[in-house]
Amino acid sequence: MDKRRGLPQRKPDLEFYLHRVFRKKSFRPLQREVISAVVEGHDVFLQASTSFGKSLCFQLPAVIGTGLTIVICPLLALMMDQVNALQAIGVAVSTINSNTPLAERRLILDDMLSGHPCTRLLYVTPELCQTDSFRRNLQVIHRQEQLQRIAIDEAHCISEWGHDFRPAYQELRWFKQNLTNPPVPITALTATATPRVRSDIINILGLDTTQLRLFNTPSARPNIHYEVRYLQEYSDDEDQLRNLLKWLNAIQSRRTARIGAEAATKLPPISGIIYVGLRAMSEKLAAELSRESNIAAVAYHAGLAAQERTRIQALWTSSKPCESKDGKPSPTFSIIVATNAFGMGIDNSHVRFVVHWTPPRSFEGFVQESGRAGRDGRAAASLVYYSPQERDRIGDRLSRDAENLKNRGGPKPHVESQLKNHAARLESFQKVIRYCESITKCRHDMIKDLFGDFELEEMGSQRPPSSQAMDSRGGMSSSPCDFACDFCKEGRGGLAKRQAKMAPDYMMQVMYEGYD
Ligand SMILES: Nc1ncnc2c1ncn2[C@@H]1O[C@H](COP(=O)(O)OP(=O)(O)OP(=O)(O)O)[C@@H](O)[C@H]1O
Repeated sequence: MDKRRGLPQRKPDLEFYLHRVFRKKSFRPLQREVISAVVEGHDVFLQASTSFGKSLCFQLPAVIGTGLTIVICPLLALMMDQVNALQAIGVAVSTINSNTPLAERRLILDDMLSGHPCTRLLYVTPELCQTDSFRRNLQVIHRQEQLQRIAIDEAHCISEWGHDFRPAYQELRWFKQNLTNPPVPITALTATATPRVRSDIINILGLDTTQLRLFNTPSARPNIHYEVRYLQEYSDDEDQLRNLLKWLNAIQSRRTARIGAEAATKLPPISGIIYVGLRAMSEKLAAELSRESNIAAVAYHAGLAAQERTRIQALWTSSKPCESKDGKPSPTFSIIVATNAFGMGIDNSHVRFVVHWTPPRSFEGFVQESGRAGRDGRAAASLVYYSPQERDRIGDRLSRDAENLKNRGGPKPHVESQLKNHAARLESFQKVIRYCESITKCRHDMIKDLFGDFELEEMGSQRPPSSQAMDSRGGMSSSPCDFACDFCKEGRGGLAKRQAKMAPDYMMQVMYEGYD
């Protein structure tokens, strides 16, 4: 073990820190292995499904021994959630971001440069890591042997082939190039990376492949029931709304049948998210749903004031019974109707369903958003409403975006980078189409295929033992679907029947691509 970074000589008792500092009973499968590799000083790449508990994999090592862990985070909200949660359990954590007052910034930097920082974790933006002054400070801390490691959250943002490309992430290559002798270990974490994005993460960050430890969990979540609802030809918003209400009412009836009407009224509401493409749609749909006595729905989008968004999120996360309407029993459902402004970092464990009102624009976005459901490990559902008309509308818009990019001009490398990222977005949307239009494969398996889980296994990635089983190709696959998708439940015939009711003049694209 590396004495220079102040890591303890004896193997640390990870359980002790888990119980005493983080107040958790036990590690989730694979967490201990990842944390051990981080503590041993390896470069680590972790691709784990939404809600796995990736943050603990760098937070727990950070509180062992001395020294500072720098955490790079792309979103202020995500950063603040983690910082607040760590402060609440007494961990010495700070953040420097655009909202940090100058005086506080000075105090943090004084501590960092003191030679024996009290701060264990410092959350920063990738943009801050590009500045000369911050880089100089990091070099000083490194020379003082107090820079324990660097954790890069949402590491897929580094790749132009990723759905959330952020140019400042590419400059994080500076760490391995400049913080040498000894190199500072890096932990890169993501929930959504395709093979191309993974290879960018490893190459751009310059992770040491001779000692890099790879870990992954299956990209599809076993507790989520995945389903695609095919909209019939000429159906309109009202038909779709009726379809959704029928589904919700069936859920309510099953609940009442199981526990009785009286007991059901005392339970917290069933939480769900409906993702829509436009702000106006989120307002309209929330208003329509709220007309139902058993639903409390609220719109959430970037057009609302920040305070209002925080208030809505807090109310929706609280899981308190909703206010009753006109003296009637309190609503059974608490639904947030959101644009994709509501996404990363939403850690509400009791979301039971995520509905995509229109096809998601990117496959990675779909997996992130549907992954907001069932974070408590209990059964949850992902529903996507799909029609070829909507498919073509989104496809056309993406093509127009490409034209606009070409016409806009600008410095060549910049335009090239944007076009590459745009090509990646088109590719990602093609995956959404394959996912929605395929009627010959389990949706869990499709998600794993489209994320290249199999390739990760071939690269020697370690996975939770419980997720390993033989798949139809004779290789290792994650746990079986167990009827938790529409294909496994209804079979090819059932899906074909539903799909045939869509507009007949639109051919399904996957047939041309030979995916099936
Ligand atoms: N061992 C554990 N036992 C119980 N709860 C845990 C454990 N590890 C993490 N958690 C909890 O799981 C939740 C999800 O953790 P975290 O936010 O790190 O997930 P994530 O993998 O980053 O997911 P996402 O990519 O969706 O943001 C948090 O509330 C966290 O406190």
